[in-house]
Amino acid sequence: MSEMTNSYDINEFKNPIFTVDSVLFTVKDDALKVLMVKRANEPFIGNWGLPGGFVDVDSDTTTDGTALRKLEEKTSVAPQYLEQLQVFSGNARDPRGFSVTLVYFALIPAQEVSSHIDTVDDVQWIDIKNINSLSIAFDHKVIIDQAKERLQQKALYSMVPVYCLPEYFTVGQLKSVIETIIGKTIQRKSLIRRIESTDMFETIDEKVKSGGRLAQQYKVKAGVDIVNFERNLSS
Ligand SMILES: O=P(O)(O)OC[C@H]1O[C@@H](O)[C@H](O)[C@@H]1O
Repeated sequence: MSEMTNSYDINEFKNPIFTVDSVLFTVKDDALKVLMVKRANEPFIGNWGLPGGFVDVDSDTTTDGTALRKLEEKTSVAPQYLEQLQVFSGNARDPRGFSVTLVYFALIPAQEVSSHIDTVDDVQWIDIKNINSLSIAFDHKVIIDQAKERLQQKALYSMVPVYCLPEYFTVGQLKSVIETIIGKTIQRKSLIRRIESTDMFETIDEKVKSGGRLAQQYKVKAGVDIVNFERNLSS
């Protein structure tokens, strides 16, 4: 053991509460929704909160692992990717003491959710427009607002909205989810230009009926990363 490690006594420092939270979004029935759980325990019993929890230093190897473990326990969802949003901290955000929570976010396809842990009474995709009418635990409303803003920015300069689409999708479907996320209409032709200028998609031979005509279907190529653009999509 080095001298530095030797002279460090963890008990000399009071530890803050350290948790992770995940803000998972989807688009369903033309609405932007966020995955929330109803708390079965104090603090904030009966309120809706984000599916997060305490880092377990004995079982988690990273905070990414904590986020995935908590999502699995509380919602049965296993997202393909998670991105860090930011850290929220302070002595007032959790009544149990000074707390630090590392927040992740992601956009995922709409899917069934269920909890298999007794600290959760219910789990639901909640329409983002209904958040203000619910009792929300901790500072989770502020966190959701910031995650939504980040997602809206990303939807304008990146292809991240394809993450909530089925495997095969049309330009019309992609346009519709982008518009639901940003709350504005976008130009179909700028979107087609984007799709054609990236090497991210492959076309599918089979076309589908859409509004009385046959529409081209696309698929994300295997192993590609989401492409970012220099400019925002124009409305
Ligand atoms: O759900 P329990 O385990 O009570 O506590 C975890 C929550 O405590 C809060 O600080 C975090 O934001 C996290 O969501």
